[in-house]
Amino acid sequence: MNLYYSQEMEAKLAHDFIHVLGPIIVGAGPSGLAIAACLKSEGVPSLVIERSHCIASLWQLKSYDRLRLHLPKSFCQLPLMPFPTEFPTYPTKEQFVGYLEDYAATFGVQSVFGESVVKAEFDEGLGLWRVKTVKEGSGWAREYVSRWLVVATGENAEEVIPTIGGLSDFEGTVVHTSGYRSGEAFRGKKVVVVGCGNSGMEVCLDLCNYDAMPTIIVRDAVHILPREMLGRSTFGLCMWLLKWLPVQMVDRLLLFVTWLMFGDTTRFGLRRPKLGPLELKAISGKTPVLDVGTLDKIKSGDIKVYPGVKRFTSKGAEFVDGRSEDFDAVILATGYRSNVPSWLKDSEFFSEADGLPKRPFPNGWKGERGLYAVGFTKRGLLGASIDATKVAQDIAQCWNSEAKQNFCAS
Ligand SMILES: Cc1cc2nc3c(=O)[nH]c(=O)nc-3n(C[C@H](O)[C@H](O)[C@H](O)COP(=O)(O)OP(=O)(O)OC[C@H]3O[C@@H](n4cnc5c(N)ncnc54)[C@H](O)[C@@H]3O)c2cc1C
Ligand SMILES: NC(=O)C1=CN([C@@H]2O[C@H](COP(=O)(O)OP(=O)(O)OC[C@H]3O[C@@H](n4cnc5c(N)ncnc54)[C@H](OP(=O)(O)O)[C@@H]3O)[C@@H](O)[C@H]2O)C=CC1
Ligand SMILES: O=C(O)C(=O)Cc1c[nH]c2ccccc12
Repeated sequence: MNLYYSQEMEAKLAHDFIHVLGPIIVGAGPSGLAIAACLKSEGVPSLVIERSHCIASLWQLKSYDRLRLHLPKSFCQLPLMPFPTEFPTYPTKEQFVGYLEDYAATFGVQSVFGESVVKAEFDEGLGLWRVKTVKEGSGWAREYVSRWLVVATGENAEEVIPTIGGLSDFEGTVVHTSGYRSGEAFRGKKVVVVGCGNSGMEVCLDLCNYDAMPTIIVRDAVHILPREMLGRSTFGLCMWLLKWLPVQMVDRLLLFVTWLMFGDTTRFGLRRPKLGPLELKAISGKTPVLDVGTLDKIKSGDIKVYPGVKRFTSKGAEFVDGRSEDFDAVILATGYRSNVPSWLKDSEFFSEADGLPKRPFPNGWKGERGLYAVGFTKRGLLGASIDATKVAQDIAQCWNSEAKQNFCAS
């Protein structure tokens, strides 16, 4: 029996509830693993619930073969366990997944796999979170209860599939980047890649490496930066400069060095936003593209740049500038969104519109009544680590205080 529930409460809970000692964590990605590990180090047990059958499903099941971390490893490691020293500056996805597996094993992270959380709500009567899961395709359901609920389902839980007219009439292959593995399947093919974030840009480079003929759709302004400048990682340099200089000044320096290296990218169809890359990232969360070779292929004409798609046809696409062209395949590099509003019955903490905490970083980690979020900062793995440390300390304080007999008031 769980020591932290009174007998009266025990009686109220039906047999089919599973009482979780410590927090329920939804999602076994880097954020879920980080919070479970931080809790463990504070002596707090937890249970991770994951819809897929493995940890880090975004990395293992939904990413292309050539993927590497695009920030240096020192900015991507999870709390309490550094990357192995022999890892390169930009670890491959296999290395990153290997690290996460070691991480989960080191901290004895307890997970249930193959269960999707479909509903989570606070039961005022019980004073507990009720978390309902289903096993995909089985009609089989379970309910877990706990005093604490940590949302770690990520900013990239569901693919964004745009509603561009005619897409269903297109007779060739249509695939989202989450389903793209390599250019092998597209050798000699004309491929239109919709979207110019980090995924779209890198997939175009990969297509070139497999002798496909990619066209990238750039409908809006975009910041493309070199991954390294002045002999250092651009990201590391920015973090260092931000210690002394305001963000606008760092942006100006960054864009000046980028201009020296790339020239004016407008002539290649890549207009820059009015705001600088770091200011834009901070305000809107839009990540600048860190170039790993795509720009050279755009300059050489191996990758064509077109403006927005007006509509798709059975054989290709018509563009907003009046041109039209035939294609063999469409790759949607249109990004991802959070799925929290579809299952969390709490409109106070998370926004219904974008599925992210309403309060921006660094204040988006704590909600009411034992509800927490890890990994919704728009700051990648570094943001997830910062959240996990704070959330674990907050819960551990409660767990370890004498008040735990009566539950902590939040
Ligand atoms: C291609 C790509 C490359 C990236 N590279 C970097 C990088 O180099 N550096 C960096 O800092 N960031 C990077 N990011 C950002 C990325 O968000 C993080 O790397 C990281 O994966 C976020 O971890 P997370 O645990 O918050 O989310 P995720 O990794 O998405 O994990 C969330 C988990 O929750 C599960 N889940 C979702 N909904 C439910 C549900 N209802 N019930 C149960 N389980 C559920 C999912 O299956 C998933 O396993 C990259 C993102 C992408 C898409
Ligand atoms: N190596 C690495 O570490 C990598 C990291 N990542 C990270 O993963 C996350 C997701 O990246 P990504 O998958 O690129 O998604 P993003 O959300 O970053 O980019 C989506 C792109 O699709 C465009 N888009 C959306 N809808 C349409 C439409 N209807 N027509 C035309 N264009 C459209 C967007 O344009 P607009 O801006 O105009 O809305 C944007 O350019 C990011 O955080 C990224 O940094 C991704 C790949 C590699
Ligand atoms: O890969 C991502 O999407 C990230 O969020 C990592 C990241 C956080 N801050 C940035 C600033 C510039 C480039 C990447 C990132």
